[in-house]
Amino acid sequence: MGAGKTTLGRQLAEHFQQTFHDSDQTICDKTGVSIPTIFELEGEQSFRERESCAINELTQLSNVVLATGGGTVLREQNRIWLRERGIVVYLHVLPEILVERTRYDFNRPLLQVDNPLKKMQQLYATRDPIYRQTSHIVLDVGTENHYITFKKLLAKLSES
Ligand SMILES: Nc1ncnc2c1ncn2[C@@H]1O[C@H](COP(=O)(O)OP(=O)(O)OP(=O)(O)O)[C@@H](O)[C@H]1O
Ligand SMILES: O=C(O)C1=C[C@@H](O)[C@@H](O)[C@H](O)C1
Ligand SMILES: [Mg+2]
Repeated sequence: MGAGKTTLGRQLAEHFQQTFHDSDQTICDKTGVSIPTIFELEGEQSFRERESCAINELTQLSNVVLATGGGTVLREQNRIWLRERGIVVYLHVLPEILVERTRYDFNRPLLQVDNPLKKMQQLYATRDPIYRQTSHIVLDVGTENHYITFKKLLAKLSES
């Protein structure tokens, strides 16, 4: 959450003249409600079902850059679809940086807790190995601005 998927995904799509999709946005468009509302009314498992449907559809499109939700890789089937149908980039950002970036955004139900840094560190510990296992490219992102990160991403993609 807050790693830069939307910012860099949009830039990448523009650069390669492709279409940008965001699976969280697709779910909101289809349901007509926000992600916190889906979590509140239906619970996380139901959100994960909707997310898998969106990932299955979106990974079958051609010429797209797709930003996934932060928890998309938790399901094995999603990981398979992503890896087999596309080039997967893991934007690796430390939890201390992520929590600063997401501090004033209330659109993430999992971070609405007393200690968001602790929660982010727990998510990072669980998910970092899964992101690495799912991705073809790992991009280490620090506190540099997104133009620098984008250049690093293009370089990594051209090597692959
Ligand atoms: N190097 C960087 N690369 C990308 N984004 C950056 C960078 N540095 C700072 N940011 C900022 O981080 C914030 C989060 O970026 P963004 O919304 O693209 O993340 P995201 O992964 O799409 O988050 P979400 O979990 O909401 O989908 C933005 O305000 C963006 O400008
Ligand atoms: O990290 C997560 O599990 C999530 C990240 C967001 O992109 C949303 O998909 C949702 O808030 C859950
Ligand atoms: Mg985003």
